[in-house]
Amino acid sequence: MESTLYDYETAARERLPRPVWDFLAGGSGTESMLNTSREALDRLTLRPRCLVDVSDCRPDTSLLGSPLPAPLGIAPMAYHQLAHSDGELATARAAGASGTLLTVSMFASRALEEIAAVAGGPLWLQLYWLRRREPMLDLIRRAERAGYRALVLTVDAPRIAHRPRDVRNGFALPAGIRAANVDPAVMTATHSAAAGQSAIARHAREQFDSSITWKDLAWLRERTELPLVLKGVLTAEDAELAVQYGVDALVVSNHGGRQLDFATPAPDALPEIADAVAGRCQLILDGAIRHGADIAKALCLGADAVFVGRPVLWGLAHSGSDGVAAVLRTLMREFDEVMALMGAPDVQAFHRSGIARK
Ligand SMILES: Cc1cc2nc3c(=O)[nH]c(=O)nc-3n(C[C@H](O)[C@H](O)[C@H](O)COP(=O)(O)O)c2cc1C
Ligand SMILES: CCCCCCC(=O)C(=O)O
Repeated sequence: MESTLYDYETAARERLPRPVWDFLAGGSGTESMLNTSREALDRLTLRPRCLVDVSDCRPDTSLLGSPLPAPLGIAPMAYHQLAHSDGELATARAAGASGTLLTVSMFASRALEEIAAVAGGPLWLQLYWLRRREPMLDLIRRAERAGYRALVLTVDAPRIAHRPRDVRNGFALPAGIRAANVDPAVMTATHSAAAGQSAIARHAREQFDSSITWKDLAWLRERTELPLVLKGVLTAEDAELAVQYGVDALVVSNHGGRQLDFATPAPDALPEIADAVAGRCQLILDGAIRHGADIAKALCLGADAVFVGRPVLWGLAHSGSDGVAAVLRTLMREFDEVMALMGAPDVQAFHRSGIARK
């Protein structure tokens, strides 16, 4: 197996067809955001404490009541079959081997129930808000029955942003890959695109409800007992509203640079959000998590955990379930080492004093 996450990136770039690679790797607009979260994390240095007993480091934690082996989960990403024919089943098996949380995208390419049948770790379901509410409610009921433990509503995508690579490639889903959990009647536009169009963006324009507001969130809250997570929050103001509307956790995220161009890098937004919520809901950071040290930095900034996105697809493209398991193991091994060398025997030991800005 490879030694850093970037080795899996190289392998995935070599293996995947160019339009698929571009869909996975690309960003929106000028693509200015592809590196800003990485740069924000790189600006932080770690301030280690010494002469602390780290003979038995405990990286385990819990999110919304689910125990986790480390403060790490898998971000929702559509269509894992683009990276490997086993798709989300391979990802779920790999996540389950370590008990890692997997967030399944509404646009997963395998059925929710099939994924649940092979998953050994906790599962959350991510949703986009569709114009037709019945398919969304149907999905929620199925997730409840299959044992999913939380719903993640993505709020930074009232539409899919202009992504120049997908437009240039006329990106459309290859035959044989589809959103396995959404009524095909809703998914009509995903398999063909005219030159100069992205089928994904066109589909989202037709099907996503871009009129929803906080009041609709209250409507959703009333319709399920599952904990509710909002993904894509970048301001203290919205974090405060989320708490008032009964949200249980936030994913502080700029969607991996794929939505609002020039948005605040998520690591820069995290401290103001952590201060605003002051422990009233749990916080997850996503975007550019590529090393165990990034997990430590996120915890110091106020996160309870991180989500990792593209590296999981790199692992899938590299060697299916084994590749994903190796990516997760690499991050956990690196985090374990950072804990020991930082003098942090458990996840409670990370505070803002653990980082400095370059
Ligand atoms: C190929 C791909 C598909 C994605 N699909 C979804 C999705 O279905 N729902 C969602 O909320 N976010 C989606 N995202 C965004 C991720 O959840 C996450 O915010 C982002 O990838 C994190 O950044 P990272 O890839 O640098 O780790 C997707 C990202 C990628 C790269
Ligand atoms: C019509 C399917 C839309 C999938 C969008 C996936 C996503 O969020 C992404 O960033 O890509």
